[in-house]
Amino acid sequence: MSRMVVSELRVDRVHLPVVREVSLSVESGQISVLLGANGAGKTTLLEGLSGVIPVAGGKIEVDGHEIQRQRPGARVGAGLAHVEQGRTVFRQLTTNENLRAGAASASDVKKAYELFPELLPRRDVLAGLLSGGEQQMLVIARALAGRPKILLIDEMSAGLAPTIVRRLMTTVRKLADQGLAVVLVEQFAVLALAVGNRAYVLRRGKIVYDGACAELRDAPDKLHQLYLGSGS
Ligand SMILES: Nc1ncnc2c1ncn2[C@@H]1O[C@H](COP(=O)(O)OP(=O)(O)OP(=O)(O)O)[C@@H](O)[C@H]1O
Repeated sequence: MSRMVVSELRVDRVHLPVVREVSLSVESGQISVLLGANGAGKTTLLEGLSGVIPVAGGKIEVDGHEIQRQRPGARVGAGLAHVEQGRTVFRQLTTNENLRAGAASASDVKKAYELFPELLPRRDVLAGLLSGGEQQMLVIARALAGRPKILLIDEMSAGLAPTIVRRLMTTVRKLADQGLAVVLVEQFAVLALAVGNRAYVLRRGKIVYDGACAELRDAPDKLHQLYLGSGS
């Protein structure tokens, strides 16, 4: 059982606060969905969690240990994996080589193909030549090959067909059911709320909603209002 607790986190960009006093949590078996309009600070928040950019204040605890001052590599060691925006495959390596680059053992590569059987016939194809959906599967599989406890996923659906997005969402749900803790940043709010447990809505760097996904799923007007804010 793993748990990440984020308290009063602040992350700046060019010395300006972009993420402000954000508190959230996620634990094994759960998907915490992070929603918000463009520019709300979702990517910046994930980058602060994984250490891509330093945090300016607050705490990130994984299983009771503070990691906010650790380098990204140490945070990986603490169990975090970050699937960044933009499907960052090694384009000049094959699918299999990409998987091997992230895997601790051959059995981790095997597990990746079990999770995404679509990748098996594509194992010797250069990753740069895969479809967008296949590349996204590869990036997720590669992140999992390091056996993380907490997976941060940024906009995995961008530019993908709805059928592929549904397929990826189902897989993420399955991974959580198997014990992973997931923070899912997503523009396709309806699909993310369908698989998630807890929802957070970020507006101008602050959490303006923290509650059950089910509550927002059934209230599209409320969600719309949360994105825009009163008077916006
Ligand atoms: N590299 C950067 N340098 C300076 N400012 C940045 C940088 N990246 C993002 N920002 C600013 O930080 C704010 C939050 O951006 P961020 O990408 O975190 O939002 P987001 O919620 O992920 O949006 P989107 O859904 O468009 O990706 C925006 O005002 C953006 O202009």
